Amino acid sequence: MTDLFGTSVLPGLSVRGDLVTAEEEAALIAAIDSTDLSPFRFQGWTGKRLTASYGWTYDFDTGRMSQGVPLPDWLLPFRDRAANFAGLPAEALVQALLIRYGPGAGIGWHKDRPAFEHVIGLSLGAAAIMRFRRRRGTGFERAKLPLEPRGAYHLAGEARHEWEHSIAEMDEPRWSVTFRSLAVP
Ligand SMILES: O=C(O)CCC(=O)C(=O)O
Ligand SMILES: [Fe+2]
Repeated sequence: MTDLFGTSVLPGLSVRGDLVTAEEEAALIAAIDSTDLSPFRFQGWTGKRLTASYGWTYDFDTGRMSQGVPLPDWLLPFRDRAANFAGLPAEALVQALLIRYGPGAGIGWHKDRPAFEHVIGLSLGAAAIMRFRRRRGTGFERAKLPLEPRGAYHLAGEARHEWEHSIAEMDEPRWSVTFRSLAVP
């Protein structure tokens, strides 16, 4: 993340505007909406956001990783761009997660599963703020990243391993596509 002066304020976090065009954004949103999305489930608890996962997937009910449905062809050109932005080979991004956040949906404080390493997210629809926090003494150190539609972010290093992130409940719908690489065991 960079401030007005272009200095990085959270090591390991990078952003890129306009990873996709407005036309591609509309097509991606239509493709996500025509996918069979299910309410995100976490140990029996059902969240408001709708998701579909491809490739290597962490099953929150069993706590295991397994290889699921391969990434659909329509995602592959965007995986290429995400990989290029992150400086990774496209094949390293073995997981893709589609999310639709309807009104009232957000995502609570978390770090992504340790089985994954790099996280590259593409934002579509309404602009949102990704919030970051890490424990410092008795409180939290905090940071914020504006997520512009059609832009992408890359979470790696300290931003990915030491900081939690969340997105507050939204009034307007937002969609995201996140690609992940596997952590080297
Ligand atoms: O919607 C997003 O961009 C973030 C999603 C997220 O943090 C996650 O799936 O772990
Ligand atoms: Fe996350």
